[in-house]
Amino acid sequence: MESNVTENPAAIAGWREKWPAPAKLNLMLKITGRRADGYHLLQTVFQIIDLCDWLTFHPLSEDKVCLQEQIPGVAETDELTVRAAKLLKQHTGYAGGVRIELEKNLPMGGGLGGGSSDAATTLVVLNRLWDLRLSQQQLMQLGLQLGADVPIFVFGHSAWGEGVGEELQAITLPEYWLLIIKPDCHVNTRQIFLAEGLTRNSASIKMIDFIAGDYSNDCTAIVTSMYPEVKNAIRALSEFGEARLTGTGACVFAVFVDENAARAAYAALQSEWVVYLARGQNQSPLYKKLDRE
Ligand SMILES: C[C@](O)(CO)[C@H](O)COP(=O)(O)OP(=O)(O)OC[C@H]1O[C@@H](n2ccc(N)nc2=O)[C@H](O)[C@@H]1O
Ligand SMILES: Nc1ncnc2c1ncn2[C@@H]1O[C@H](COP(=O)(O)OP(=O)(O)OP(=O)(O)O)[C@@H](O)[C@H]1O
Repeated sequence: MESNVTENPAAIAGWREKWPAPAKLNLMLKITGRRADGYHLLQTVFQIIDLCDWLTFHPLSEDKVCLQEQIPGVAETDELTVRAAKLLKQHTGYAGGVRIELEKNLPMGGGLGGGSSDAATTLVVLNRLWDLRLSQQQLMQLGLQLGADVPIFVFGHSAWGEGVGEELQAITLPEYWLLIIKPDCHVNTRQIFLAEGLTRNSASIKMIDFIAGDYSNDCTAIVTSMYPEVKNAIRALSEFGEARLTGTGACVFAVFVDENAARAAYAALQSEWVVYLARGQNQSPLYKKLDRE
């Protein structure tokens, strides 16, 4: 049964609205070690970008969490927004439910963190709509149980990341244009982190090293050797700028200071590749919208 949720007037406006779940790029990624549980210790620069999935939450008065429409190839029990909403209910004892409508624009297995961002938007928005009053820190800890990339989206600002990506320090980056190619393959993050040849002992760097141009991604060598499509995408994008891998891929990107140059490269590549033109965002579009509420 759908509820009219009259008990929380402050939340009414947020129901049935569209909430953004932005993507991220890893502008640099070093693997500096491995924890006893197998997870890898990283140093990374997360830049949030303005490509988004969109989520709408419909209140249910019964104890039920469901998706309006399933994502092809993802079982509802594995789907990250459903898992996030259930985790919130379990953690707080909230008795009601929600039906989640997800407009999926971000490619899966692309290293853009789309599923993680969907989960983060679910945690942040339901915390508000259900009036649960968990702190941002508590939501980040809950998010980490769903995936290493969830905390950055709850944090909601471009950041320097350490640990497994959950130790975050806000940074302000130039909001440049970004051209992203999605090669025709899904890279399995777990498979890359398990690969024998993966570099796991990079020396730690400082922010100043990144600013001076250390943009390397330790996953690039292994990903390009296992996925020729990624190697080809890097080659194609390199004609227009310095092509880099985000996360464990599959997406590769180049930074453009000049909008016209970015648009020209986009036009040249789009006949052969799935390409996205985006802009860096220091503050997450999710928090921009929340601030306007
Ligand atoms: C590569 C990045 O996207 C960089 O931002 C993230 O580190 C990956 O984050 P994610 O996709 O949310 O990853 P998770 O869903 O937490 O983990 C997927 C799998 O990758 C491995 N994994 C992930 C993150 C990490 N720091 N070390 C790992 O070894 C683990 O085997 C895990 O089973
Ligand atoms: N809402 C969701 N959107 C996308 N994928 C989801 C979702 N829920 C569960 N998944 C599962 O999570 C996997 C990873 O999806 P995601 O879009 O986060 O990949 P990614 O961009 O490579 O992430 P990352 O950068 O965090 O490695 C998918 O292959 C899919 O099986």
